[in-house]
Amino acid sequence: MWIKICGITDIISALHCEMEKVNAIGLVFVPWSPRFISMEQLKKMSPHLKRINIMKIGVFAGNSEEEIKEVLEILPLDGIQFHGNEDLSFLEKFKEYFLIRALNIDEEVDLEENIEKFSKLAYILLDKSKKSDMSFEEFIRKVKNYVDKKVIIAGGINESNVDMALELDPFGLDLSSGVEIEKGKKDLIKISNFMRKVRDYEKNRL
Ligand SMILES: O=C(O)c1ccccc1N[C@@H]1O[C@H](COP(=O)(O)O)[C@@H](O)[C@H]1O
Repeated sequence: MWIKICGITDIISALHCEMEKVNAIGLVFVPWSPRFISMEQLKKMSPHLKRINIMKIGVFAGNSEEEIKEVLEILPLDGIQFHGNEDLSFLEKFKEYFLIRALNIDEEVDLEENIEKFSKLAYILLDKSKKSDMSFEEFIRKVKNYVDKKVIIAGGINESNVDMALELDPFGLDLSSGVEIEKGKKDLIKISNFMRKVRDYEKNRL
């Protein structure tokens, strides 16, 4: 299972993810996020991040092409995650990257149509809005019929509910707040416990 830990804001957490064989880390370039990385911070982190052997995904929401390219010049990312209303023609501009298009399951009018449209170019991230009062069980019930090997599940995943997401057998899982001590600060013990749970689940399934 492909696992992305999102909202990394420091090098120690990135190194810890590498050690725990997390598949990808997410760096958030959305100004309102408590996990936002400014260009100044990125310039300081970039030489260290370049030496860490893990996929690096930039998370954007409504950022311009120029803003994304500015990030790419400072740090060569492996992938780009679009969390806003970016359309297919915008994604096309970055088609050489590993692309992820987030779909908010609370807002999406036609999930099936959008999954079909965006999965030509990108992996689909089915996400539950941070403001949503939907329970995790409800969320899993809602996404269940859309999960396939092009889908990543996200939205409130943590060590205690991850089994429900694993049972759907998606391409991957993406989580952020479920492995934090506080908003924007990762908890290394929670990352280790989470990864042990996922890898044990995979071993037991064989
Ligand atoms: O993490 C953020 O602050 C963030 C901000 C703007 C867009 C996306 C963001 N993160 C993504 O949100 C989901 C779910 O995170 P959580 O586990 O519920 O905290 C995940 O895809 C992150 O990549």
